[in-house]
Amino acid sequence: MHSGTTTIQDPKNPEHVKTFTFDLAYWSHSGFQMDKDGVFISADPNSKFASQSDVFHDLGRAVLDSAWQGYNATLLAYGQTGSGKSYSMMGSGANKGLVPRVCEELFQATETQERNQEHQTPLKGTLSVIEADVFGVNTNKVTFSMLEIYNEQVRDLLSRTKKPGGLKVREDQQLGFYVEGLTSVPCENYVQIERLMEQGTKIRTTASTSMNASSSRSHMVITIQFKQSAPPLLPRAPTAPPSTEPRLPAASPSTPATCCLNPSLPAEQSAHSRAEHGLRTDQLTWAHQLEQAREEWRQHYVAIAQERQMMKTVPHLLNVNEDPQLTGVLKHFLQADFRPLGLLSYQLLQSEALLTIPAPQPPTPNPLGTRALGAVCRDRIILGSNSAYLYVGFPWERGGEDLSRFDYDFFQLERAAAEGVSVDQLGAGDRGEGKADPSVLVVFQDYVKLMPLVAEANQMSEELKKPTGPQGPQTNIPSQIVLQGGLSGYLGGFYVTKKPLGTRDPITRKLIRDFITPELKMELKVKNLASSDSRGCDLQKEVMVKVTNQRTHEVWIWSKAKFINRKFLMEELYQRFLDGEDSHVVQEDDPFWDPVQVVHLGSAHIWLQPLAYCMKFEEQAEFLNCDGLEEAVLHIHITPCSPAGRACGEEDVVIDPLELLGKRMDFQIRIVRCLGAKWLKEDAERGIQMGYRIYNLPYTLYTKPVWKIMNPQIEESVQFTALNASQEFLNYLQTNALIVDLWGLQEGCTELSCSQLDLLVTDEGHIMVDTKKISTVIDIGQTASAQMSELYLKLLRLEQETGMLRSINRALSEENVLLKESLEKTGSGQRAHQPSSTLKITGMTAPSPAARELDQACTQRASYDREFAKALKGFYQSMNVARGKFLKLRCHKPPEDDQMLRPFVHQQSQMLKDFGELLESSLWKLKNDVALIVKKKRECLLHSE
Ligand SMILES: Nc1ncnc2c1ncn2[C@@H]1O[C@H](COP(=O)(O)OP(=O)(O)OP(=O)(O)O)[C@@H](O)[C@H]1O
Repeated sequence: MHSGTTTIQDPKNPEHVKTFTFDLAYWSHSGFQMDKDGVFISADPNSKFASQSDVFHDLGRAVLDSAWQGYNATLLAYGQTGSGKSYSMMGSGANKGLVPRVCEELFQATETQERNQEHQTPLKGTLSVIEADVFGVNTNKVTFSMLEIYNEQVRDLLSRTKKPGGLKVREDQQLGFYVEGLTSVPCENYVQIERLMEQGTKIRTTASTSMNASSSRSHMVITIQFKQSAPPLLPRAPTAPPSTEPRLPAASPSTPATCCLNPSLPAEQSAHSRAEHGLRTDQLTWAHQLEQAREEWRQHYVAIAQERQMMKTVPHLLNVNEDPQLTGVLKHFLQADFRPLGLLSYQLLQSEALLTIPAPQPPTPNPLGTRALGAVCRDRIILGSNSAYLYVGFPWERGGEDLSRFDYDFFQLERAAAEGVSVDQLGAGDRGEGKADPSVLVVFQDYVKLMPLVAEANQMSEELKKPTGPQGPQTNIPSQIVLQGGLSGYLGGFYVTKKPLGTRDPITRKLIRDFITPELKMELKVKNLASSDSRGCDLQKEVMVKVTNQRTHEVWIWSKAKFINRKFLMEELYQRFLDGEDSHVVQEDDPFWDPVQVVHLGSAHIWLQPLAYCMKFEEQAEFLNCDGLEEAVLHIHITPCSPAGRACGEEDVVIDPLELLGKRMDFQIRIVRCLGAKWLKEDAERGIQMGYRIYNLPYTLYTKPVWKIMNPQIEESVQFTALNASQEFLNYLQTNALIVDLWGLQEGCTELSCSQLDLLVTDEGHIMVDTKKISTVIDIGQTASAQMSELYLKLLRLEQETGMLRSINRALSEENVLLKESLEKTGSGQRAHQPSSTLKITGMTAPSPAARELDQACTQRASYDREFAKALKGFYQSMNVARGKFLKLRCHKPPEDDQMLRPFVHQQSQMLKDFGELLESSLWKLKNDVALIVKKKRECLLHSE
């Protein structure tokens, strides 16, 4: 960043650079230090670090100046979640943001102006006298309001009573847009505004906690109405009384500078209801309201002082929220005897819910006979999926530790660890240098972030679907219940209730959750993209959500983005349900529903090296699912053959794949059967299909769908032809695997099919592969002249490459001929020139005994080569098995149950042992085979010499 210019470079593509120019741009990533008050300041005079005060200087001042001139001014922060909107607007700790700074400065300026008015300014003095008569205080009026928009509903953050459906936004011809019935509080100084913001934040936090609302989807609007007294000589429009509604600049010199409270504080009424009143009534009302507010303020200050005192001495719970601005905002003090704790206003723990934290000394006998929980300072309590608290114990337990490290991320990681999720477990955690693979870290972060969201989605689904258990939703709730274990609770909290509960009661809802099987189950999965890479490269992984309808067995796979979108829709629906509104939706609008689709179950890798040696191979490959576990077993045959489809024999095996270069290659892929598919075991009504794509085929070829058969015999063959095998194709065969995907079919889904129309086929009807050159020619016929030259160039380059390959080939065969000739010469002593270049031709000439011997030797040598190829084939096959074992090993997860750890470790070491042995034995076998062949070959050569 250089002043207003920001340059962005694509890390993967360094030449991709984009430059953007802004009016103002700030750097705050580096070059700063903290002063003694905790304020971030520039580390040195050359640092480009922009502090909160720099931002205020550039932006806040301008807003204030406009306000003083009578204009409406708005500060709007817009951007991606986590980009620093709240930080810039509100600030964090000592680093105050724009809103507090604007307010502070506003009051400072007001006070200065008033002092000046009292002492000197005659014109303004006149006005201040008149108004001072009425108010007895300053002449400027400031009111404050704070609202939140969440799920398109407006909520008053200065009122504890939530209006179902939210407040209404209205438009007035004169006043423009305004929120009807929004609380607006008169303020006389900055401290009051600070308190109002604190209170508003509390209400916002409580709402976010009880609704499981994510702050990243909520928008906050703070409005400060600033009404100056104008000199009487200046013409001005009749003034409406102070209210929250934004004004048009011409109507009144009042300023809602965009930047929440206690219902007990006096709220202003709508401007409409009093618009017709005169100036004096307005002023009297204002004076009255102000007076009332001052009473209220006094009480408020006492309460705050009490709270501060209690924080020092009394154990309490502090909330921890995803939004750092909302963390530590709620404090729940624990009663003196720590039993019962009935103070949690959190929805799930209403007054009848008791969470017991016994006093540590002496341990009080628990009246319910349940075990003492023994909470220790800094214990974490997680209630539900969105409500996290830090337990701050007795003063003597606290020590001097900075509690700010227990932030949302800390809770998330701890929770992940408790559920056994770690970077290592997600795979490739350590790349050897002690550093985790960044892509795995990203997946881990996604996973950890999504975990509570998935848990919430599950809870909402369970409640909304009104599950029909054995006794339906009207389950008879016993009048006294002790639920052990709490909602999750590292403290192992429990809930006690002594009176019958209604079905909308949180505890009843928990009971329903616990005792009646929910319909939908959402689970987080990590998809390993390596399974769709034909080289098995460890590509990135991605998080997805598997949704299962446990009743119908329908399965859906949702991407992260889809899940997040659905989650917001679920929240909307859930809110309607909580508000007592009709939460029934038609199927198409149901966020929990989707049309059924085929589901990707797993992939099998079949390495294609043998084909490059013209060797037939039969494989039993495992379909591995996203957890790396066996989903089914595939039987597949890949057979090189003649154009007529006759399978090649051992005599056709080549020693060097280059021998196939430029030649016609035909082969058959035969999917024989699929064994033991878990998908079919789970539900007999289901079906499967398999699909694969070889080399650069533009389409995936699918087998026919098979339904309701456990181990279906597929027996589908497709013949492929490479008319002119290219180097690239041969390289592909040597280094890549054919990926066969297994797809799960479920009732009502659309089966997979492939339009083979665009596939190139030979006269025999074989599908053509390795058709680059052919398709380029075809393309040329079809493309516009502008693209022609480019294509011709490509074609030319291809021709050149092919030419080069041909000459390499020629050189190689010539060398071969020379070698053979020199061999013959040594063997027979004949000087005659033999033009023959192949064994067959040699065989056709009248052979001398020595030549016969040589012929024999050569035939023998060819058979050694075949043996060598065979040995290689065996090795490749065992390597395939080893690869499968390795994948399985990598995905083998430790059990959650400690007791199972020993058998797990035993099994793991057995698997490792097997794996090691397999590797050893295959290598040993290959070495032995090769040594034997080399020995035989040497003997043969010696003999022929
Ligand atoms: N300029 C800055 N200097 C230091 N820390 C910052 C700065 N900007 C943002 N942060 C920190 O980055 C984190 C995310 O910022 P913040 O919560 O303001 O983002 P946001 O845009 O409001 O996010 P959301 O949309 O999710 O509410 C916070 O911990 C905040 O303290």
